[in-house]
Amino acid sequence: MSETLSLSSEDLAFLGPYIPPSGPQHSQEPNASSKLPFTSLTYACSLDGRISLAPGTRTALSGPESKSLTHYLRLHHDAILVGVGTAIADNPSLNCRYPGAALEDQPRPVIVDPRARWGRDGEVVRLVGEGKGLEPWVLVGKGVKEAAGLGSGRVEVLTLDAAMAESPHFAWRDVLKSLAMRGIRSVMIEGGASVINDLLANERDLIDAVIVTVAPTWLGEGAVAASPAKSVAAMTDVKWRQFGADAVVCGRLPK
Ligand SMILES: NC(=O)C1=CN([C@@H]2O[C@H](COP(=O)(O)OP(=O)(O)OC[C@H]3O[C@@H](n4cnc5c(N)ncnc54)[C@H](O)[C@@H]3O)[C@@H](O)[C@H]2O)C=CC1
Ligand SMILES: Nc1nc(O)c(N)c(N[C@@H]2O[C@H](COP(=O)(O)O)[C@@H](O)[C@H]2O)n1
Repeated sequence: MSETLSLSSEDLAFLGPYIPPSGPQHSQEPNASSKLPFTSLTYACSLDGRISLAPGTRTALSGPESKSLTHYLRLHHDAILVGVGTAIADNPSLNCRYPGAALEDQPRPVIVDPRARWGRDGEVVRLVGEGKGLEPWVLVGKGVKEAAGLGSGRVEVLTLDAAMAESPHFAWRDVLKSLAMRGIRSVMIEGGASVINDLLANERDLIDAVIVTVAPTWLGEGAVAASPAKSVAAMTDVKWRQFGADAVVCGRLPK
């Protein structure tokens, strides 16, 4: 399953303080915990803070070394979470391809999809069939009838109450609580833009670690920005390290 390089012992020492405390865990018993999972926010951006060239486009920003870092982080989290915009735009694998990672090391892909827009034939589902990843959990709003078509056996639909504003919105605390109740003790939130911006602007308390890869390029004005609607106080416990051509910045958000 490996597609990436192993990180050096110096890389691992750098990342150590930002990794969930107890490493990979896969006890998925229901009601395992009422405690919120250790939550990491991690993504790659350009020097102008953009995460993809245009809405709905997949853009490779991380070089091979920082891509290895992402897979090392995936190895150390119980779940990876993305918004449905990312699931549709990127058709991602959302598995761990770090050297030595086996099926039992795989994180649980979680797709936040209140209106059940995501299809069933994506990459992440194909990998379940090939034994290279876990069945994704799709978080859908209660009573959304499109969800009925999703239970293909390779997807598990979880329902959650959504605030019905202009578009349905789950409270992030409820999302994390529902994952904790299913045995998830650490979750790596990868994006996309609306997820990152919402969490940074409104839910800093829920984030335990931030790990951002900065690629030495500019994507320009039409690109999708990781830029919260309001200013966010500077991170604390900040460290950075070069991974290939990229800078990786880690820190914590002041509570
Ligand atoms: N460079 C990087 O590291 C990454 C880049 N991306 C890029 O981001 C772009 C996608 O970003 P977006 O279009 O903003 O999509 P997104 O992935 O943030 O998904 C947005 C959708 O997710 C759902 N959602 C998000 N938060 C919710 C909440 N609290 N409650 C209920 N539903 C919620 C809504 O349906 C919303 O429309 C893609 O181009 C992708 O390539 C995505 C992840 C990482
Ligand atoms: N770390 C990182 N660097 C980039 O350059 C990226 N474009 C992303 N995107 C995120 O990774 C997902 C793709 O995962 P797979 O390789 O298909 O498993 C994508 O959906 C984004 O969440 N990340």
